Amino acid sequence: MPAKTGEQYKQGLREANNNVYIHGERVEDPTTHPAFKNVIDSMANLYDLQHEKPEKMLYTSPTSGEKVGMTFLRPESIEDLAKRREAIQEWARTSGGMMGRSPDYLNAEVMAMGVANDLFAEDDQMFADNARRFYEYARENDISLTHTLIHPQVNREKAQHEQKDANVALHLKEKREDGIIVEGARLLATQGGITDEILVFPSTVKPAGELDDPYSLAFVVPNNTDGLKFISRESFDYGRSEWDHPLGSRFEEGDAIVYFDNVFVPWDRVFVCGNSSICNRTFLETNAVVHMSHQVVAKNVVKTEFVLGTVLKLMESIGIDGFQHVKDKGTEIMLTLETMKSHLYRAEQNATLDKWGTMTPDFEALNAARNWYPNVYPRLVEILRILGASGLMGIPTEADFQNEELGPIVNRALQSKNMEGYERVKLFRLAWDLTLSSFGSRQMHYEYYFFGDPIKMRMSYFDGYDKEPYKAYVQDFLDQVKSSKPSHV
Ligand SMILES: Cc1cc2nc3c(=O)[nH]c(=O)nc-3n(C[C@H](O)[C@H](O)[C@H](O)COP(=O)(O)OP(=O)(O)OC[C@H]3O[C@@H](n4cnc5c(N)ncnc54)[C@H](O)[C@@H]3O)c2cc1C
Repeated sequence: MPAKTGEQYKQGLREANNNVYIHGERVEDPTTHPAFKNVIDSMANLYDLQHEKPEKMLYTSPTSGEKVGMTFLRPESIEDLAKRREAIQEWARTSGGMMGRSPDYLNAEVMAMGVANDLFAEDDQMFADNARRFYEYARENDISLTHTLIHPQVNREKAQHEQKDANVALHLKEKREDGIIVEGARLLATQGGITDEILVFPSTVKPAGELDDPYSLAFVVPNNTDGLKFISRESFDYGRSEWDHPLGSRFEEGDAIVYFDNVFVPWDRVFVCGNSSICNRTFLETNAVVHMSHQVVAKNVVKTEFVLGTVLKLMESIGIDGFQHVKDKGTEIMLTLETMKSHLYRAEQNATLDKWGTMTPDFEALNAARNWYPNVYPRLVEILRILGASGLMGIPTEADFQNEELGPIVNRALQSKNMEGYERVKLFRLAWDLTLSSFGSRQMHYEYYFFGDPIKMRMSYFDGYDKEPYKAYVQDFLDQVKSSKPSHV
């Protein structure tokens, strides 16, 4: 099946009958379950958009000649990078950038690893071939993916093999003729169970030692594989109207713990088997981190535009946009937006062909943006919260407006400089769902952590940064300062 429609995505989930649990119960059909059906509709909308805007969202597959999703594109030129970015942003605009795991995120990963697969061949050529074939399979069938990178938070002072129960985390249990058996838990699958397949990959930032080889795995299996269980956290889609919860009612992606109960993975789905050294290098040496960062920064430009638009409308509505500190806060968001756009522009304009012939964005620009945004996004949310003040709590529901006795009262009492109460509260409910609701809080937590622990990311950024030219520059400056060192020092 080339590029999917929304209905094909939903039908795939119904047929797959993945083992998804929520609130202690197995989900019979996620497409009708209140915790999942709305975000599934939003995902379906993304797939439909591919067919509504084929010139932007599709391209011709180099192998089958079919129309496939643009977000699977292997860029070969700067124009290709721009095309892929436009498709990413088209999808992001449907949710104000609130769907971190729209399929483009992992499509970029699968593309990069599928093409730059030499690393996997260090153990066996079969693993590299598997990565290439899986990219083609995912692209030609428009497979939606979830992924898990981290081991459960038991005791972070210790490596996995040193844990008091060393079998908690996902590990290799048996190697067989036809594949491997894996067992244990992995975190944290956003959109776990409402996608077609799960990628298990190593952490992007936590290196493992050789003794953790049994935990050092990379593979992909369908989500309905025997023994696979998705244990979802409670849903932040409370089944309220879009008016009441404009974001949570549509874009609550869900996060799940994944348990592998003696899961069989056939060899043709394995990319790394018990090799910490390969795992530690996977994201960098395949350039997956670069292409994923391109998706993230493109998406977060849209997200920042969405926050800015909300803040500007909120300021205007209650007449605070003329105050000095309010303008200053608006400017802070504008500067963030323009800086993100500049990072993206530089990344694309300075892109170069890698050794596999893939046009690869300038990672220095993307790496700066991805290390900066986790600290910035909470500040954007804080600005919205500060400027919204009591308005973020004075938010009657749609039902209050529909009530014949209360409706006229709240419509009048909550009017603003330029809006009736009904329109004003609609806007403020959006601001609340971006900031203080469970959906909004999770967004902040997501932006901070989804790429890995930002503290560790920044430590490795510091260690990897080319510091010498700057030290040499200052040393040179100091050397030119006219001075004569006293003989006694
Ligand atoms: C909303 C959300 C969605 C997510 N979605 C996904 C997903 O789809 N797929 C996926 O694989 N992952 C996902 N993640 C998980 C994400 O990858 C992790 O949160 C991230 O890698 C950090 O790991 P951790 O949560 O285990 O934190 P930990 O490593 O346990 O860190 C906890 C705290 O301890 C500190 N700490 C831990 N170890 C050290 C150390 N050695 N030195 C100094 N400080 C230390 C950290 O700085 C941090 O403050 C998601 C996370 C969130 C919050």
